[in-house]
Amino acid sequence: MLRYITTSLKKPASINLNAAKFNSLIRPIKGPCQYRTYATDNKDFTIPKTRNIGIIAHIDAGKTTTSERMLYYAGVTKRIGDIDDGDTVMDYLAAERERGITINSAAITFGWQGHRINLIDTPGHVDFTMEVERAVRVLDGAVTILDGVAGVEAQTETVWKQADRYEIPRIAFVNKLDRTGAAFGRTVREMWKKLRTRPLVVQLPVMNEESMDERHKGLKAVVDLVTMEMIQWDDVHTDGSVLKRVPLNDATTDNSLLEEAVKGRTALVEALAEMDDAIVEAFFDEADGDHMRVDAGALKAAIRRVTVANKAVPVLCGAAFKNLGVQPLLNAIIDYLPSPLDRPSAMVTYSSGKTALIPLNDSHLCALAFKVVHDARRGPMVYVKVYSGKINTRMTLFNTTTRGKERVNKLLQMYAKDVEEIPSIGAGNIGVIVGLKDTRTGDTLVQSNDTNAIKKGLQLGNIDIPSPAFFSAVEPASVSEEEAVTNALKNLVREDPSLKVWTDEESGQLLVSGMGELHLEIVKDRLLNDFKVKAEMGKMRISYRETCQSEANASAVYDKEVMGKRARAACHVEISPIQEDLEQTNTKLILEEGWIANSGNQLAADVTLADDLSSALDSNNTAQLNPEDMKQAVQNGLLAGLARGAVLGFPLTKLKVKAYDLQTFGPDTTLGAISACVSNGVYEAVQKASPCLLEPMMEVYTEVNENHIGSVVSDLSGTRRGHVIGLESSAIGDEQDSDDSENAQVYAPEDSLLVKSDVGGYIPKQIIKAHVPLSSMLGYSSALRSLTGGSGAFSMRVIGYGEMSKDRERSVISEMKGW
Ligand SMILES: Nc1nc2c(ncn2[C@@H]2O[C@H](COP(=O)(O)OP(=O)(O)OP(=O)(O)O)[C@@H](O)[C@H]2O)c(=O)[nH]1
Repeated sequence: MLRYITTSLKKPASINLNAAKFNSLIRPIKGPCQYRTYATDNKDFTIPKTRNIGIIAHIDAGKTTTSERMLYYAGVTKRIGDIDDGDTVMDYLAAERERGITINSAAITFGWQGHRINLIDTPGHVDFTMEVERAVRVLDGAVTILDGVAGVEAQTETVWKQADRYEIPRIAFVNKLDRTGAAFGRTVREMWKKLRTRPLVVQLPVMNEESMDERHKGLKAVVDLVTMEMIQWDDVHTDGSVLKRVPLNDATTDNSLLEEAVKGRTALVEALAEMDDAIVEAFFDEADGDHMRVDAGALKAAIRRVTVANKAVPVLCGAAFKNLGVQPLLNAIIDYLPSPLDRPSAMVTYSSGKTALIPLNDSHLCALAFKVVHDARRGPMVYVKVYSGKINTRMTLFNTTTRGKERVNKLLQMYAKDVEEIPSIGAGNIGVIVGLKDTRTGDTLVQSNDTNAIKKGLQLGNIDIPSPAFFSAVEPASVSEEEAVTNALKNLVREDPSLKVWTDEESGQLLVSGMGELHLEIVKDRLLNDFKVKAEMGKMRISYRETCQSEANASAVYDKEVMGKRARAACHVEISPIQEDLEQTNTKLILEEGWIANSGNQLAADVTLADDLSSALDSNNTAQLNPEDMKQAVQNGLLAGLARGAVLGFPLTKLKVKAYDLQTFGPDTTLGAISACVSNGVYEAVQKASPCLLEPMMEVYTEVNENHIGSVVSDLSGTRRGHVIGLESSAIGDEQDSDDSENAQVYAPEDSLLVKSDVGGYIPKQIIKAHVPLSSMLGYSSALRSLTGGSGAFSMRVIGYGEMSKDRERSVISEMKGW
């Protein structure tokens, strides 16, 4: 249950932490440990002292475990939440706690070393990739957590690519180094090879040579290569709150460790010198060419510069579950990741298709709603990132996506379960608006009197949401329950635009579609438990797509009486198929001017009026409809027309559609009439253009032992109708490849030096990459289990939509029409 704190500068009752005691516990690292207003322009928390940070990784890498420790050491929580006990702060939805996974990325604010950190935890499961995408675009920096045993995993690569797309500077934390088979050096090499990044090792793990009891297994300390100190955690304080830094020296440090540390620091200085001139100067002028004497402060500043410039990724290590390594990670967030001031200006797009940059110090408000959460008591809570200007309470905003006015009721700063009311959210910061009625995830907000932005239709580029792969019917338990179910679904869609809800015209059934089975399971959970509605969910079905095989055009005339008033419009629509193979589906599209991309389609809304005809009919008509609104109405019509195909009513994709020659009929032409006319035009054109079905195709990565390759490949390419694309070994970073000149630049310690007892637990596997129709992947986990004796694992994601044979199309049509 959320609690409400009205006095902004007071420590809330729930955080009854003795700050003095806490500060003494975490010495010598200076901790803030005070609860205060971080969101406003308080002079202590100015923009340079803000970090908008996300944690991104593969499922189960330890994101939630690590963030729970961060909150604890920062003084936000009194005890460390445990995923396995289901009492974490970051995963606060009941569904998350039950499954031990993060679904809704929770945004939370806390202080560290006099800085304000806005931390966004993101889910690792592939069904929630959109959650990650939404979070990633508002981040200024990210911490990538890697599982030290599994190394770089499939979903790590996916989220890494997402962060690449938004050029987000990153640091990496190699976690779980207490576990058997953990290998820091191998993971660093995998980062280089698989993520194609430049890892910069700034810490070394120090392992116990022999495994003793559980707590002392694996990692025991960390070497800081910047300061050349050993960071040790006090054994008495098992919460990891007490640590000390011991300078490395010949007398007390183990020889092989000291040697490795010297090697590591030398490599660090060399790598930095390649990328940063100031370090070259510091090396020759101040350190007399001695790698060990380069000043730690100069090194830190250089690491920050190369990280912010996306030239390298500092790598740290630890075992969050054992409370080892988290405070140095927090320090690294402050030291190496950018403040909003260090980031490029936000790029906005106008409805004309033109783009512009909006600097942080622009006084006009420009904010992005990156997340909507439904709170039972308070209603929708809209998480925003402010890119310029400031949002104040009671301000009237204009949503340039829905083109409606919205009034801010309250502004809040989130502390996971607690909230604090704040007077404003300034540029570069993240906060929550309460009171917005129609704003959805992904919408752009400006001030309602900013006529320039409103007229030009300013938008902070929208996320292209991938098409849902599954759908299911939702049956309200009774007629009286229908409204509650519809409202609950509406709220869920506002929160998560990757869900779609619609009513099937033939059966009248309410349908909901999502990215995967887990996604829809969570919908069911939330309907029943969070929204407390009474409904049943039907069998999960595959969401096919439709397209056209030829070109066509249609002219549509809309002329109807709507509520006693005549509504008229006319237009032309032309349609043609986009030819692309699966690998091209996800490459960045370069659009012609005036075209927008949506769900694999390209749309153009030409609102130049069909000249003489319109003007002849009514010379005043344009005065009544603003061209921006007309354009939006045409676009809405195109989207509505593409939402329902002619074969089975599935959404259309891979089409280029243009509406043009719009005709208006004076006051009879409303925006609704324009949209309906365009939508009808699309439907008519589609019917003439040889419509057909497409099926979701998955990119599947299957990891198996060498001896199971044959059977798994023949199953994928035979029974499952897939195409095997490639085969690679997961041991990619295991050996130092001396022939690889690029590899030689990257320093990664040899694991045998550091992990004496446990390195044997890792057995490299073969990874088979294939494209397989989703329908053939149902039940694959149990098939793979029996093919590999339980040792195989796989991950998959929708890569696009592929054609199917006419026979298969017929059988899908008869199966679907039969229900
Ligand atoms: N041994 C060990 N286990 C860990 C460590 N960190 C996390 N774990 C365990 O790994 C499992 C997954 O941890 P989470 O923190 O939920 O991982 P996550 O990345 O947040 O997972 P999602 O929210 O589902 O994406 C839990 O059982 C943790 O207890 C670690 O340092 N050592």
